[in-house]
Amino acid sequence: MTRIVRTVAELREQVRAWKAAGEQVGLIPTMGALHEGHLSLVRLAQTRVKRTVASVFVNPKQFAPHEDFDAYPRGEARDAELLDSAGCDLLFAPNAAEMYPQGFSTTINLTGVSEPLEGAARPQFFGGVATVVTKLLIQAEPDIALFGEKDYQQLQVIRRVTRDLDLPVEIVGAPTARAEDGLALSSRNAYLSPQERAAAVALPNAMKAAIAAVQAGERVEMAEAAGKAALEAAGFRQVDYFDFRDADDLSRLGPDALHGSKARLLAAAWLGKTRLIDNMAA
Ligand SMILES: Nc1ncnc2c1ncn2[C@@H]1O[C@H](COP(=O)(O)OP(=O)(O)OP(=O)(O)O)[C@@H](O)[C@H]1O
Ligand SMILES: CC(C)(CO)[C@@H](O)C(=O)[O-]
Ligand code: BAL
Repeated sequence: MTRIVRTVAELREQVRAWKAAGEQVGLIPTMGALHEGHLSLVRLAQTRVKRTVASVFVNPKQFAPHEDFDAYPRGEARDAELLDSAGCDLLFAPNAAEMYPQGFSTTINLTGVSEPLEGAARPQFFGGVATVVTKLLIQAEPDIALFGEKDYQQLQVIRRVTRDLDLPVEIVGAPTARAEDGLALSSRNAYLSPQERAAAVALPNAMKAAIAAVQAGERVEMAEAAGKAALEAAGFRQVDYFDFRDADDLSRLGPDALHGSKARLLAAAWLGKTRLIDNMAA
């Protein structure tokens, strides 16, 4: 059975006992509403380490006041069952007071890779993510921590933070788990109506088409514009970005810089009330 703990003290005690017994530990931070994407991180961790810890904490600090903190899907019993079925050893499920005790007043301040794309669309987001992930890494003292490429910029930001702060952990990125039609699995997909869910496949399809076009010699800006137009035609009401970027630092690419460079196409777009993000190697 997956053991559930709610305090940092219990978490540390268990992880330290495992490490004292020579067992390595992997941490999978999540916000719950678990799906196959999260479980793929647990399984990847199990190929690397003996013990796995998943955290479930809907982190208020990464939501702006107008965002969906209250509506975010929650369900600890189902999450615990799924983790149990995946063979996860420990669920760390702190409450807000455990994570942010009264008087909490420290936030990680970021520049660089956190600034464009998600950072521009959600100015509060990466400061909140970096603060809670740093806390989780210090609390759990894992050997490795796993994050999905689905949140590609988040993964790059976390790699940067751990390097910059000398946190003694290996950050492991995991491939994006997708539904059969290609839509990236995401907890927020639960917000989509059946009609919106059918239309959502336009996002990965437009991305694949843009990558194929650029690889066939189309100029980057033309492919980006065609991708945005395809999303709008499919019923997306706003495209926050649909950009080819350098895969490491997410800086802009030159007009035809794809050839020979490590590029990534990243997109975020609104379908009704739901904001979907995705990215692919280009
Ligand atoms: N489809 C997926 N494939 C691989 N990893 C994923 C996938 N979806 C989420 N993850 C990863 O799981 C971890 C926890 O993510 P989170 O709990 O926010 O789920 P989510 O589905 O991304 O939710 P949201 O809808 O809020 O974006 C993150 O490292 C995230 O990148
Ligand atoms: C990494 C994370 C768990 C931090 O709250 C969150 O941003 C997420 O679920 O991707
Ligand atoms: N999966 C990233 C967390 C968020 O969008 O808030």
